[in-house]
Amino acid sequence: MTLTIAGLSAVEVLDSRGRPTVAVTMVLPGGRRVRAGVPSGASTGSREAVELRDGDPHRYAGRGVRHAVGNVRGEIADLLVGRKFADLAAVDRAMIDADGTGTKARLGANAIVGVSMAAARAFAVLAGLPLWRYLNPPGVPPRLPVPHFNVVNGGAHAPNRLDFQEFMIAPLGAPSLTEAVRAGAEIYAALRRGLADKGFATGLGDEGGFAPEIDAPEDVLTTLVDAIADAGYPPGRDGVAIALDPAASEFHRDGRYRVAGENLTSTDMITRYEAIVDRFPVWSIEDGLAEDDLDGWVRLTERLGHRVQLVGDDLLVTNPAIVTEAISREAATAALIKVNQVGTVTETLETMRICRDAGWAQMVSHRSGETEDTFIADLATGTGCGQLKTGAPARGERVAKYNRLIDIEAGNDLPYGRA
Ligand SMILES: O=C(O)[C@@H](CO)OP(=O)(O)O
Ligand SMILES: [Mg+2]
Repeated sequence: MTLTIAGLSAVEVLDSRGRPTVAVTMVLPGGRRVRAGVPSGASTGSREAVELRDGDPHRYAGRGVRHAVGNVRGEIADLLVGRKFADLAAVDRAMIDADGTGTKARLGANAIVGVSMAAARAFAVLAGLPLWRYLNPPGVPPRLPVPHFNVVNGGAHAPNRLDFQEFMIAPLGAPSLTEAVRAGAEIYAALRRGLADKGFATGLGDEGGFAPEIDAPEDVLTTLVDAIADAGYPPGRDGVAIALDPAASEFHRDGRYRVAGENLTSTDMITRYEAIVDRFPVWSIEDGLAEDDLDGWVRLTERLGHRVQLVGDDLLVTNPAIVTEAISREAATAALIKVNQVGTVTETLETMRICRDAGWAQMVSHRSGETEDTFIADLATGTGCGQLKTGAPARGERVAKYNRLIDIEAGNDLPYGRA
């Protein structure tokens, strides 16, 4: 179905951390409008597509995105409005070519990805399909993903001493998405009680998880397992398992990993993860090592790849070429998928296809700075990848995605769980 874009505009709005981000509105023939909100990260991989911020594009602060907004209203609108596009790939290709940098640095990945997400919605509307169905690749069964609730925040997402960035609970054994969300909410409440009973503050980090002043990741894991059991769920893969995102690039300096006062080599880190996997029901580790420690990743995969899922985020940045290279090196077993990391929906779908073809798992992900946009809930469902992480089961911008999944489940007979 051909799309003629009748209008395109953008505004600077706020993300969930109170920082400026881009919101795009696309007008279809007949006047119907579709919108997209652009997410923004804090612990970013160095090879991510470039988010255009006013002033120095490489310094992240609370700076504006008026240049990116201006690029949507000006150059990108001039490029797209009034033209006919056969598919989303053609829209994305036109923007990539016009940008001309290979990193989307000129027009801004935040401008381009907003238009790409809005265009995906426009094609879905034209086809009369819900977004998840439009995003469903031929021959791939759609599926409701296991939600990964980030319930303890550290690292770049919280002001506490905790070095690991994310501790997630994953109801792998839940019978349905709705029951998985219920489990997440009940465990979140049990964890709040457990932390308060031990005298820890229950203030929140950027993704809605608690941010207690705990140093050792193992101490957090003990508290988390207790909360799972207290809420009445079996800790483990048949019930509720745990996933970690240490975001190790953030505590890797001069070839060493600095965790809870210790100064560890890459091999020490791997040994530490092995001990964690022996002791706790951890099923997935994302960014266990830094993005510039590729040899370490290969050794990590050799040692633990048969026991836990090893997800590359900063390492892979949702980039088809980088993922292809990592697959050939056997440097991980799964890819984190963030639309704004690569900057178009088409390239995101391409990266997911490459993973599927190689037998790699994929986990669709939010960013630490989010809007109320629920695009990723549809992306995870339509691509059938079986995993989504989008923060705690609290805070509106996170809950919006989980609630969207509940709505999809209510209206459709789709399987739930890991692919
Ligand atoms: O590291 C991550 O996986 C993400 C999302 O949780 O964080 P950020 O958006 O800050 O990069
Ligand atoms: Mg990460």
